[in-house]
Amino acid sequence: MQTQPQVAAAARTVPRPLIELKGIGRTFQTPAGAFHALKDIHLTVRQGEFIAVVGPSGSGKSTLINVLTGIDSPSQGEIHVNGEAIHRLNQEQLSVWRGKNVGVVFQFFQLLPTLTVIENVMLPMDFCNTFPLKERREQAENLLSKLGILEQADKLPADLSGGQQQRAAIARALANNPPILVADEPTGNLDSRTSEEVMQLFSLLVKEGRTVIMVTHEREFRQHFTRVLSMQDGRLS
Ligand SMILES: Nc1ncnc2c1ncn2[C@@H]1O[C@H](COP(=O)(O)OP(=O)(O)OP(=O)(O)O)[C@@H](O)[C@H]1O
Repeated sequence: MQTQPQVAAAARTVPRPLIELKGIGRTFQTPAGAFHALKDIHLTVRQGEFIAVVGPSGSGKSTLINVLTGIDSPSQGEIHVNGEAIHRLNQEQLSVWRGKNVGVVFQFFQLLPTLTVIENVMLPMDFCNTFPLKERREQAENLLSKLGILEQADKLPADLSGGQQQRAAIARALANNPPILVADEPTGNLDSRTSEEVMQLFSLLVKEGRTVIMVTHEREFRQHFTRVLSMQDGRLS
């Protein structure tokens, strides 16, 4: 795992391929027969890119994100991240790999409602054992402070506004200091002002050297992205 200065230093040099998809396919078996949700996807993502994935409903955006992050496995093809062959990992190896390398942000935040905000942020550290026990709270507090919601640390998610909940979810995604952040319509449940604030946060994380891949329907955010990928019928067009 890289520290924040290492992530930033690496981003200042020539960006290197971080994620490589080669001939990726994902087929679902349905009562109507085999459905090819992803078809022969080839894609190289470099460190420090801020990528938008756009396309009509059902075109395969979420399936692509799920395969990229190891939430789902491809039916065909190869995925290499940082030189590691992700498609060869078993489920247990994959979940450990994901916990350390990918932070995921969802449209509906998906914070655990019975845990406080800071407990939610510490969960990935507990799962992956990335920090000594006594450093976890401090790491979580630093993240909440960076995201401007330290005062909300001991509240339950339901006591926060939507924008604050999404900031808490981003803090949780950053808990293990992963090089890759993936977000599936992270502003879909926020008003336009709060959405812009969240986009500026992602842009800041990209400037620090993270790689962010985001599914979005919102055209007005295009100025934030370094690249826009369009999906159509399971293919990148
Ligand atoms: N587990 C599954 N079993 C069968 N079909 C699936 C499964 N998951 C996704 N699909 C199908 O794959 C296609 C792509 O779905 P996906 O959710 O990736 O699209 P999307 O572009 O993210 O759509 P949206 O913008 O509506 O979220 C859809 O036709 C969907 O019905």
